[in-house]
This record gives sequence, structure tokens and C-alpha cells, in this order.
Amino acid sequence: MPDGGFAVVYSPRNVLDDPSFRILGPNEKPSRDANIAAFYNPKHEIHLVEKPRPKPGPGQVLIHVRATGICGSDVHFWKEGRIGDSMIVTDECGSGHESAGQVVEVGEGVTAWKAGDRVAIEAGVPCSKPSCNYCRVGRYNACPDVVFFSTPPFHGTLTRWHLHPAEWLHRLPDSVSFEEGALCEPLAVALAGIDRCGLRLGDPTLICGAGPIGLVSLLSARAAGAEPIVITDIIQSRLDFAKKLAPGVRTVLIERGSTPKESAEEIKVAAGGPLKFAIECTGVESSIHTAIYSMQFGGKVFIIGVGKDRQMFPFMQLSANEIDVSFQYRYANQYPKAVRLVAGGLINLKPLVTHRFRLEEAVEAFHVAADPVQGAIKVQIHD
Ligand SMILES: NC(=O)c1ccc[n+]([C@@H]2O[C@H](COP(=O)([O-])OP(=O)(O)OC[C@H]3O[C@@H](n4cnc5c(N)ncnc54)[C@H](O)[C@@H]3O)[C@@H](O)[C@H]2O)c1
Ligand SMILES: OC[C@H](O)C(O)[C@@H](O)CO
Ligand SMILES: [Zn+2]
Ligand SMILES: [Zn+2]
Repeated sequence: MPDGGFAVVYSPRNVLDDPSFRILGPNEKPSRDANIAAFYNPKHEIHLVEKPRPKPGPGQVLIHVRATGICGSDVHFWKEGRIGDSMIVTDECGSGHESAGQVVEVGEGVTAWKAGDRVAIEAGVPCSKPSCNYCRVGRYNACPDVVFFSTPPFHGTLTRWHLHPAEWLHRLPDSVSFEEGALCEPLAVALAGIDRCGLRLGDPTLICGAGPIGLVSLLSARAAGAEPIVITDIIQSRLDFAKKLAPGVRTVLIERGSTPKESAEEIKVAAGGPLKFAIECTGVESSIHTAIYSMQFGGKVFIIGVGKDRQMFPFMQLSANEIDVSFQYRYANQYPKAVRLVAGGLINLKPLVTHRFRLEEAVEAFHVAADPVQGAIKVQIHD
């Protein structure tokens, strides 16, 4: 690896200035083994791009990406052009960071992998330098030099041939499909939350939001022994999905116009009392308030959802009830656990994939993922 580390190896090439990257026309058919990828840009366009098939350098592995899920953040980068103040789309950028695939070729010095191995691709690769305190202590999601695929400026894993450092791949046993391997990425987010919030057997738990992150949090909380579990959403069909996924979960529809205190009363009735934990998976201010008002004395609202830059909190409710509020930023050290939980049958991710597309249809897949009327939970692209 050259001085400057992984970020230099993966520094993105400006597609428009690089003749080896080519934006495909809407009706253009790429050849079967072309390295196509789905790119978004600052003009809120999404299109297929053909780029060279890379060669693995020392320590790298070339992966044939077999399954990639579309995350809300991919859609957000496409539609809004940014997430917060630090992640801004200023150029063409490759999408996708929920991927699994098969090893095709390994670079010099790679002994852990061989062609044909099946792997989940960890989406964020930190610098791993001894001089980086966060990497050294294992909190590598805070590494300032992390390469997080599909977050600008780094191109994503929604492509046919992807280069990855050997250390940041996770072996999939034969019993775990590529589809499930790709879902290990959002599962890693939820597992990091469960890990850090300290939830234990029998803890009454609220999950706010029944999108993919809320649903993987629901599966994780259930596997961890939370009981009862209440899940909320503003869309009834998402609650119906949650109920099918985890029978026994109690659902509360958050009605437009109801105040957080009113919603919290309904949640407490559904749970049979105030709850110990809330895993907040919307990032919406009113939902965070609802979570706070649903807590028992000493409870904890653990926020995974991201939202508005500045939000008000009901300060005295938190203070007079010793309610903790914590946050999760991506994850660290969760992939091996995610794969084990899926392989061991404790978490069944299969029902989450509601729509499947081929790589050539990636643009269509994005339109389905972004359209709430289509009712998608997880859209995946397979190759
Ligand atoms: N912290 C992290 O590292 C991290 C990682 C991945 C995703 N996220 C964030 O997690 C959140 C959830 O992701 P997702 O992919 O499930 O998104 P999503 O938009 O599919 O799901 C959010 C759900 O919340 C529901 N909702 C909206 N307002 C609500 C309210 N007031 N009360 C109850 N439910 C409400 C929506 O109807 C939707 O079903 C997003 O904010 C996403 O950006 C954070
Ligand atoms: O799954 C991981 C998340 O989508 C990322 O943190 C993204 O939101 C920004 O990089
Ligand atoms: Zn994501
Ligand atoms: Zn680092």
C-alpha cells in the first residue's frame, strides 16, 4: 500500500475527465461482462457507467459482486445530493455499499482468499494505521481516513467487478446466500446499536420506524430477548410487514396530528407500561420525542436514525427521569457477528428482500426503491 494508505488507492477518478469511464445512454446495452455500475451526480441523475475491470494490487481481492441492496442513503445522495454538511455529492459517484460476492482473483501477498470464496464486503475500510487512535482501539467507524464505499467521494460496490482489501472481507458459509450476505450491512448497523445500548433479556423495547433499519433492529432485539417489543410507523403496510416478520411484536400506528405525548400513551398501553429502551430508526424529531415520553425512569433512547441538523429535545422530561440519549454512527466489529447470527438461524433476513433486479436494470431498481407507492422494503440488484 502506498504512503497515504487506502484512501489514496481508492481515490475516485472523475468520470467526466476519464476516458476509461463512460456514461451509458438510457437504451444502450452493455456487454455481458462489462464492468457496469450505477452512478448518481449533483444534477440528481442516476445512470449506468461502464468502467474498466480492475486488477488486484498487493493485498487486494477482485470480487464479482453478486448481490447489492439499495440503502436509503444511496437514494438520498441521488435525490438530495447530500447527507448533512460533510457528505456532499460534488461529482459523479458510484452507488451501493450493501454487497456480497465471490472472489475472482487475488493480488500479491493474499493468502486468506482464493477464487470462488463467497464473501460479505465490509463497506467502510478504515486506515488501520497504528498512528490512528480510533483504528488502534477498535472504534474504526470514527477513523477520519475511512473509505466508505458509495459515500462521496468514494465510488460504491454496486458494480460487477469490485476491488477490496483482503482484510475487510468476511467469509459466508454455504448456508448464507449472497442476498443475506448483502443484508449483513444494514444488520451490522442494528447490531452495533444493540451492542452499545446494552439491551438485555426481557427488556421492554420500543422500535421507532419500520423501514429496513427498524426491521433489522426488530429482528436483532428479538434475538437478544427483548420483550415486549413495540414498533411504530406512520405507514400501516410497514407495520403489517413487521408483524409478519416478527409475530408477537406489538404495533402502533403514529397518526398524523397526534402529539408525541399522545403517541407515547398509546405505546405504553401496547407495552403494558413504560419501556426501558427505544431504538429510534427514523431520525424524525417528533418520533424522537415520542420515544422519550415512552421511557421509564432510567430508560435509554438510542438513536440510529439521522435527520435535521438541529433538533429540540424535551429537556426536563429527560432530566427528571434520568433518560439517556445515545447515538450510533455506522458500526465497527459487527460483520462476523452478523454472519454468525444469520448462519446460526437466530436472525432470518430473507423476507426483507421484496424486489430483485439485474445489474443492467439498476436504474429501474433505484426508481422502485425511491417510490413509496411501490411498497419496497429492500430492493436488491443481483448479478
Ligand atoms: N446511524 C447510522 O449509521 C445509520 C446507518 C444506516 C441508516 N441510518 C438511518 O436510519 C434511518 C432509517 O433507515 P431506513 O433505511 O430504515 O429508512 P426508511 O426511510 O426506509 O425508514 C424510516 C421509517 O420511519 C417511518 N417514519 C417516518 N416518520 C415517522 C414517525 N414520526 N414515527 C414513526 N415512524 C416514522 C417511515 O414511514 C419509514 O417506514 C434513516 O434516518 C437512515 O438514514 C443511520
Ligand atoms: O449503512 C451505512 C450508512 O448508509 C452510511 O452511514 C451512510 O448513511 C453515509 O455514509
Ligand atoms: Zn447504508
Ligand atoms: Zn484510522
